[in-house]
Amino acid sequence: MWLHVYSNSVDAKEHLAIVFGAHTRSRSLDAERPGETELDRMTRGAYVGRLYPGRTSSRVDQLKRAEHTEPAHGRPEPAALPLVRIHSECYTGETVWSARCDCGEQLDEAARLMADPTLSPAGGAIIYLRQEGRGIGLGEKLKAYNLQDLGNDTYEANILLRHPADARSYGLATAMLMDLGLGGERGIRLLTNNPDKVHAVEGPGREVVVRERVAMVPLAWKTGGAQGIKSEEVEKYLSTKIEKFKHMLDQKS
Ligand SMILES: Nc1nc2c(ncn2[C@@H]2O[C@H](COP(=O)(O)OP(=O)(O)OP(=O)(O)O)[C@@H](O)[C@H]2O)c(=O)[nH]1
Repeated sequence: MWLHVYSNSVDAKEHLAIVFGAHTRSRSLDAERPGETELDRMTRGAYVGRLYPGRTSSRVDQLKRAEHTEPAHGRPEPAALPLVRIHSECYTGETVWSARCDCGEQLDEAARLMADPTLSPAGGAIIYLRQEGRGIGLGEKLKAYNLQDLGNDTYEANILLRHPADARSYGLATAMLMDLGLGGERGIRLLTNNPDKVHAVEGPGREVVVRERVAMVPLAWKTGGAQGIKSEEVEKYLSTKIEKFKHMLDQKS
């Protein structure tokens, strides 16, 4: 598993690509940068294989000679398509165990699927975008939670705060997928229930092609309540996603 950090010219945030499997590499990371030394390359993560005390080169050829191994990106690509999840930051659900949403469960489940070579032979990538609270930020999201406690749903609460119901965009995700070599005609499988994501991530010129949409069914629904997040709030949240955000999720699944 590799973690790539992307800076960008749209916002001041560091967005992440969490990459599973040896077939996916970042073009911008591997590219030569003027004036850099081999130590610079290894320090910023532009190397192949593993680091070890005394290693002096980031290069594939030297590694091949030294270790008699095939470089990761010299292997043939598997026939299956890589699995991708575009995930938006949720501090409350992922870090402080809020029972109001299924975000933490979705992040864990995406990683589990991508890390299992029988379920995802071509590996995959989680594009982790720093769009907390559907893009309104953590402070505003906490206000939205208070409005939800006063009887509004997650959609209405954003509107009452004079925010769009969903203020996110996915241009950075498209650019990151292209940098990871996941753009183009071959296509990806996208793990989501959100119809806006499927359309938006493909980009204006269909730079990324979604060949298959893979549903994210809540674990509690799949297991009759034996696993996954269970609460009155999360059920209400999921119903609102289906009714108002038109999420492609069958309540009976
Ligand atoms: N404003 C607001 N944001 C929320 C609330 N609950 C969760 N979120 C945010 O909603 C976003 C959830 O995003 P994703 O997990 O990418 O998914 P999604 O749009 O629901 O679609 P899927 O791909 O089907 O999961 C995150 O940014 C969360 O922080 C809420 O009640 N109010």
